[in-house]
Amino acid sequence: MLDYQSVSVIYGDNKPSLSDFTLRIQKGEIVALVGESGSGKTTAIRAAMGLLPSGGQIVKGDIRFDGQSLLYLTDNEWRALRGGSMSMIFQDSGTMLNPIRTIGSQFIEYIRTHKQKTKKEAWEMGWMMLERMGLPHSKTIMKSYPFQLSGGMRQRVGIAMAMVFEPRILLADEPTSALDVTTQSQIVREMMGLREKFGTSILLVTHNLGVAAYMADRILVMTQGSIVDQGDRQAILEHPSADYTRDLLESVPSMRGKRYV
Ligand SMILES: Nc1ncnc2c1ncn2[C@@H]1O[C@H](COP(=O)(O)OP(=O)(O)OP(=O)(O)O)[C@@H](O)[C@H]1O
Repeated sequence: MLDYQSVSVIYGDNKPSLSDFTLRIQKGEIVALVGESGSGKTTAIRAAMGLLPSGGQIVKGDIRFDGQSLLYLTDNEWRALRGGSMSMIFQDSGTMLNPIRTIGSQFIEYIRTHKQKTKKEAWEMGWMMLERMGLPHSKTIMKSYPFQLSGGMRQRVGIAMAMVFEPRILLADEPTSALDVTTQSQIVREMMGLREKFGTSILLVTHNLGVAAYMADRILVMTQGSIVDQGDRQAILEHPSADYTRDLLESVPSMRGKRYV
């Protein structure tokens, strides 16, 4: 489905921030990218969405979605893809909401910029998506302003917006790290539910090895722009092959020899 083929990205004249990054994600698969700050995780996600900041460019390799290269898409093709088959959520998706407009009006606008829907149809799609995300009183939420919701609820609204067109892949950049642990675990469960309900593949960037271990079928460990270790949850947690992964695991607290991730 999403296929990174030996992708390298540089910013300006610096050395590559992503080097020979290769990853193929299958339908319904959840893959986590973990690693230290600055190791290239966000760069990998942004490269696939065509959203590298200015100065950043793919200098080598290819990224394909269903066999089609993403490197040469027109603006219109990007708009269709981002609002359709591929979607993205950020750490602060909730804070991107406009504070002086209701959730409903923003949801309607978002839907109507991507699909030809009447306002009424878009309203229906919006509140139903909130409902499917397990948000209680979804019609009241549609009429609320962002400041009337908790941080966790705003983030879930952001996820609901990202999911409204039932994307086949969701790229999630630290979706839970700004939240308290209880809300974090709710959102983690909801994201797992997306895979159950919609068969969504998820590429997840996280600092939290616990979240990665809980959610991911496969974990990739990155340092300095390169993948240094990868495997399924058990392989990474129980038989890490890279020194760096061992260091990362050492930093997780353990009790009576058992590590709680
Ligand atoms: N806009 C930019 N301009 C210049 N360099 C950048 C830019 N964005 C990222 N970089 C560089 O690219 C490298 C990888 O950054 P990236 O944000 O992808 O890492 P990360 O693993 O996602 O880090 P974090 O966990 O802190 O978000 C870093 O060395 C960073 O300095």
